[in-house]
Amino acid sequence: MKYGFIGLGNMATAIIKGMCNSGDFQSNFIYGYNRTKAKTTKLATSYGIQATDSIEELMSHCDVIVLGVKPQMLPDVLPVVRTYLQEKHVIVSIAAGKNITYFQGYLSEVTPIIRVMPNINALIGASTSCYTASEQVPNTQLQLVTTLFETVGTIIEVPEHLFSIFATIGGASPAFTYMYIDALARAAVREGMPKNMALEIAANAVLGSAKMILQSQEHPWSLVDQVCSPGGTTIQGVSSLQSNHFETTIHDAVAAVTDKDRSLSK
Ligand SMILES: NC(=O)C1=CN([C@@H]2O[C@H](COP(=O)(O)OP(=O)(O)OC[C@H]3O[C@@H](n4cnc5c(N)ncnc54)[C@H](O)[C@@H]3O)[C@@H](O)[C@H]2O)C=CC1
Ligand SMILES: O=C(O)[C@@H]1CCC=N1
Repeated sequence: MKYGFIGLGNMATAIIKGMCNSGDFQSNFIYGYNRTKAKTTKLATSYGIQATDSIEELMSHCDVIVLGVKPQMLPDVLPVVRTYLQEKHVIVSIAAGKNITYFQGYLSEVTPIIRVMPNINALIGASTSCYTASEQVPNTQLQLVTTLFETVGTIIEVPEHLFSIFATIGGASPAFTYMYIDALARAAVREGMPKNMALEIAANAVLGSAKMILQSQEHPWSLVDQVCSPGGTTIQGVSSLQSNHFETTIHDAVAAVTDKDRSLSK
């Protein structure tokens, strides 16, 4: 089975690097095409993937075609994909906002289409991904694609009506979390701690807290209560976050991303 990536930007590069680093895929079975050739050459040189010069060339070699361009580039790319579409192909989209009906409109109603929403942590094998598939996707092809994304993290099936909210809390939220970690570290710098030391501590504290939520089966607020000693230090910070609208600030950010994602499907 051969995998072809059209558009080799941040996300496709993270997936390809994750695939190669996993040891589960041979890099010479991975093909890439990017509008700007330099990106293809760089990936071919560093990871040994096969560089191609056109969508036609990539599709002639590959079975699984991953669309890694931005949503607004799809109207340019999809008519070309349609021209070279064969029965062997399964189309995988990682684009925000664009639903299966959108792809069927450009390709055909019988083209097997799998929508996946990964995140950038694929680069280190830690993506939290989801998928939904058109009825036409045979189980064997579905299995291939879920296996691919399992090599770069975890993947679950999510009904398409929940894709936009998944794209926010699964796909976009790493950006929020990076911001949170950096804010913690920067606050420690104000207190005199070196930045590198502060970043490592903040990131590890977030990692441990995430594991605690996943492993303890406890409600997050029960865990908050366990940190807040009566009359102690932590409750001062928790009260400060509440006074400063911590939860509604997050809700507003989630709504902003989700609304934008939904607007892309119109
Ligand atoms: N960056 C992220 O964390 C995530 C991105 N996504 C989705 O992944 C897709 C790509 O996003 P990014 O990698 O962030 O964008 P990007 O801008 O880094 O990458 C897009 C790539 O496509 C190339 N390109 C543009 N037009 C092309 C064409 N006609 N033919 C071939 N290549 C072309 C560009 O040169 C660029 O390398 C988007 O649809 C986005 O919604 C999904 C989940 C997370
Ligand atoms: O910002 C974006 O459009 C993409 C989709 C999810 C994460 N990044």
